Amino acid sequence: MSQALQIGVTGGIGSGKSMVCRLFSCLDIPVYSADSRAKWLTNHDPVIREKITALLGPQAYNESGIYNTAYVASLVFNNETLLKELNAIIHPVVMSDTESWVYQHSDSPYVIKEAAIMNAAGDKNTLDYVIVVEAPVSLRISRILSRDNRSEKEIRAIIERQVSDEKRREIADFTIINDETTALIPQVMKLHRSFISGKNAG
Ligand SMILES: CC(C)(COP(=O)(O)OP(=O)(O)OC[C@H]1O[C@@H](n2cnc3c(N)ncnc32)[C@H](O)[C@@H]1O)[C@@H](O)C(=O)NCCC(=O)NCCS
Ligand SMILES: Nc1ncnc2c1ncn2[C@@H]1O[C@H](COP(=O)(O)OP(=O)(O)OP(=O)(O)O)[C@@H](O)[C@H]1O
Repeated sequence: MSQALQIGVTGGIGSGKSMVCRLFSCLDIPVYSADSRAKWLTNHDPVIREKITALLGPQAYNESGIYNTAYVASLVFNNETLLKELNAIIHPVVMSDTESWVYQHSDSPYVIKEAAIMNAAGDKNTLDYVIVVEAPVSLRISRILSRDNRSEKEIRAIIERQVSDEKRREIADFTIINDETTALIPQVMKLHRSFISGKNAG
């Protein structure tokens, strides 16, 4: 069976990647969330657990053995080197996990992979197109202040560790504007129709 078209969805913290992915999901399109899958793997893959403990110390997992995201975030979102080392532990495992997931969804017209970190389509990955979700930084910060238990300082530290909007635009085949002024659903529907029909959505 041939593989489904693979579409990446990326964007900075609070841009609305997950919101956009929920809309694709409502259209019956399978969605793989690399961020949440990475968290699941950090809790269930013994090799990842061992390497993270060696890198960040035993506090990386709490007394019940659960991945201590608040502790890890406080370290890696303030330290570029540690973040790269954490990525190097988790990403290869997520990549091979994604491959088997894609294979399981070969009968879908296309699949969506959501991730905070992404290469351009075709650039050392299997994506056919990349969608970048964008929103003004001030709106992203206010969304995360309402959604998460994080201070504005912590949110800004995450934004600084993430790639810039300019860099993200370089890898975008398509852009979705999620600024709460531009209607979101028609943008998703336009892309959905073109992915289904196999035509270029541009
Ligand atoms: C650092 C961790 C513990 C923070 O967990 P926490 O629940 O506090 O935050 P959350 O996961 O919601 O992330 C906050 C924001 O940072 C983004 N983010 C997560 N990991 C990364 C990363 N490696 N680089 C850049 N941005 C990232 C998320 O997309 C989100 O926008 C966690 O995100 C993690 O383990 N990240 C490494 C795994 C990873 O690289 N995931 C990305 C896709 S594979
Ligand atoms: N168009 C919108 N209208 C109203 N609220 C929105 C909209 N888009 C996103 N939000 C809200 O903003 C918050 C951030 O959105 P979402 O979780 O989709 O972003 P994200 O890019 O996936 O963030 P992260 O990178 O942190 O995972 C959520 O609480 C979401 O419900």
